[in-house]
Amino acid sequence: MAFEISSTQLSDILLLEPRVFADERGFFMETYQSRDFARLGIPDNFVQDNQSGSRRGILRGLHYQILNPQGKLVRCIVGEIFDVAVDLRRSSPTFGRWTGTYLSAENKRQLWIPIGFAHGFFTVSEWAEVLYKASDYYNPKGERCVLWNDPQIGVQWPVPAGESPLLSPKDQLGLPLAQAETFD
Ligand SMILES: Cc1cn([C@H]2C[C@H](O)[C@@H](COP(=O)(O)OP(=O)(O)O[C@H]3O[C@@H](C)C(=O)[C@@H](O)[C@H]3O)O2)c(=O)[nH]c1=O
Repeated sequence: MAFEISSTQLSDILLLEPRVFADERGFFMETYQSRDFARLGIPDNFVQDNQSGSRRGILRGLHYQILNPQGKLVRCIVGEIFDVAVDLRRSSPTFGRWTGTYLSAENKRQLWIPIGFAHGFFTVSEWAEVLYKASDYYNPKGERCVLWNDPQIGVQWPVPAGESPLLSPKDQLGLPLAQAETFD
């Protein structure tokens, strides 16, 4: 296995640490391997890759799709983000709970977020680029957003004291968990 796996506070959210081969030229690592990932229960039918770039202080989230729900395999290839998943599965013992982890170009970690979770991140570095694979297609009609600072969830975003995160107009209109559509 080219990855070390650890679980997070939410057992279905997996943190993957790739094996990095460093030499005088630089480094090499596998970033995705269908057979190994299938053994971990991570689907091998990713159909879309996405990349976004964000300035420091930008917060994207907390997003999910109710139509064409997506599992996401997330990594940061430039800079550093704080990546968050929230359990939206009503039948789950961890419904409404969140986990967060720093992903960076330096630590090369990946976070696996299955269907049933909302996802978002906060940009810690001056600039960050995030690359993620998705297990279903983008469907704007099915897009939903949970409010980033819903007190019922209580995500502890690493926003510096005295600052506020910058959100898209769409994300400012996210719904509190109590009003959001959730998964069974
Ligand atoms: C997500 C997405 C957006 N778009 C377009 C729509 C819009 O004009 C522009 C920017 O879209 P958004 O503002 O929704 O981008 P963004 O806020 O970066 O949305 C993403 O946030 C992270 C946290 C996720 O988990 C993703 O699944 C996705 O929801 O890109 C696509 O064409 N395909 C896509 O898959």
